[in-house]
Amino acid sequence: MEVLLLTCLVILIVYLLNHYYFTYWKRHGFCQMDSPMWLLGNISDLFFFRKSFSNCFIDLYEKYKHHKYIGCYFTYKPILFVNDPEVVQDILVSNFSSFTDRPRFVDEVRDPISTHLFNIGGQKWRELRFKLSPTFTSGKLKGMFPIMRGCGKTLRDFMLKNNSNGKNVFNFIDLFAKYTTHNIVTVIFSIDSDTFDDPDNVFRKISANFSEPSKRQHIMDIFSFLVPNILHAISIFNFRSVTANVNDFVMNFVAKIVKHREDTKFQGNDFLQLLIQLKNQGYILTKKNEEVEQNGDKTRSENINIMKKLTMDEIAAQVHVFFVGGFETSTATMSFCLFELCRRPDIQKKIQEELDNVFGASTNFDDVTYEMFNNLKYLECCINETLRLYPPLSILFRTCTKDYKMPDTDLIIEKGTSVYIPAIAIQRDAEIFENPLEFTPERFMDSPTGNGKANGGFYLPFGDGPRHCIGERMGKMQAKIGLASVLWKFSVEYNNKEDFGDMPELQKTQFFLRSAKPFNFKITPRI
Ligand code: HEM
Repeated sequence: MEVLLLTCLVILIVYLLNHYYFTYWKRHGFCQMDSPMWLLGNISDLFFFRKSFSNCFIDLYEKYKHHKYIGCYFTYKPILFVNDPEVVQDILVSNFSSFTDRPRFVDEVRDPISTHLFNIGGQKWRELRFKLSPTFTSGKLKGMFPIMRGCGKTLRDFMLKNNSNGKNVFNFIDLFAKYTTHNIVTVIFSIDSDTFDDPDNVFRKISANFSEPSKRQHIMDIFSFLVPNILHAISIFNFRSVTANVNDFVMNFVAKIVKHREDTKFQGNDFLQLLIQLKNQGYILTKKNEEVEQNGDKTRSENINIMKKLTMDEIAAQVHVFFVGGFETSTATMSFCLFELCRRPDIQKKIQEELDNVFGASTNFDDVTYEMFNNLKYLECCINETLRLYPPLSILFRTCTKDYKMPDTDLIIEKGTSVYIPAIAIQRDAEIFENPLEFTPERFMDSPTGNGKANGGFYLPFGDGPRHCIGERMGKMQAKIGLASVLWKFSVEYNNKEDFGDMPELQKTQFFLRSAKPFNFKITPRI
């Protein structure tokens, strides 16, 4: 009898707690999504690998898009899902001071690699963003251009060599991953790594670790994005934001190469050298015009301690985020773009005509200049359109850092609440973009945001506001060079059209947007 009573009591307590947690939004006056599932809330599909990360959010958006914003639960954590471009703009730009952070797992002591620009918040983020901004000015990008062009040439030569040996089908996701890994390693460390021919290349192994995470790592990624406080609680059991292999390699490699440079007084023309300046003097030396560009950065703040130096751990953490940021996003952009170009040979032909016109008499990639690349306007539109249909980081996140009253209502978003913006779903909304699933680069011809029919933030592949992507220019340049390297010399088509439906199926264990199937495309040399 007592056991029965006790069981009933426990069930009642669990029921009441469940009810209490899952009515947070109603109690605060907001609408909320239906039927959160016990323990998992509204995203059980993610935990059971039933849908990709992006599809999960696209489906929620489709169901609730006529709410400007709506509450939901990821596990028991209340999350505000924002659908309306004007509210998006409010959060990312106009009222940024109430939403300065991302809900991310950071642990300086037990997991120093997690303390990078993407993850950290508050004053620490403000200072770091200010210090790192000179790394990404247009002047620095121009300085890096010859190195990046060299990587494009290596990609093209690899294809030419294999093609003359009879190989004409390549998995372009893998091929572009090799190219971006090669590129990012060169611009960070000035190391010419053999990512194309060496199957045991250590950098390629590390990048493969990001793009093909295990189910366990994917669950950890979900936790670290959606409910970082739970990850914090379990970090006493030694959970980390990356695998031990990646952590050890990055931390040890960076420490070793910095020491080597300091011992030998070697100065590289690369990111690492700029980070070493931040370690030794606390700031990066900039030219006058770069200062102007940097001062335009909205993160500028009066309270920045210019002299504060970065530690070795902080340098390694930034190397890590540049590597991940520069690798996976550009690989996805180039491979989805080529996927669409196989479907649309007419658009592919227009790009090739533009390449022929702009590159003119140049027969060698070394003769192609930075200015010529900047003149590839149609290719740029194709990249912008790819990023609309397939934004590699399909959801944006913010943490409310100061209680925020929603305009024209009495509703308050409480400090600590996570806010999610389903960028991919907004960018595929037929009420914003005409024929949204059609690849139409022309919509970017006269408009940097693709002529969307909405006010506010509706084109968000690089985010918006002071926390927008710091590497946007570099990411786009990397994608432009990679695509130009392929399309200048080759035409590309599906190897087997039946492999793909209307839209590529997406991987379910990947946080970034990635096709579930290899992109095996056939190349034919252009005459
Ligand atoms: C096509 C290429 C790329 C895409 C689509 C992309 C996309 C994004 C997006 C959506 C964000 C979040 C913005 C927000 O929350 O408002 C972001 C942030 C960031 N990205 Fe990128 N990215 C790309 C390339 C790069 C590259 C090349 C690097 C570095 C080498 C980089 C480094 C970062 C960093 C450090 C942040 C965090 C910025 C901050 O919080 O202050 N990204 N990126």
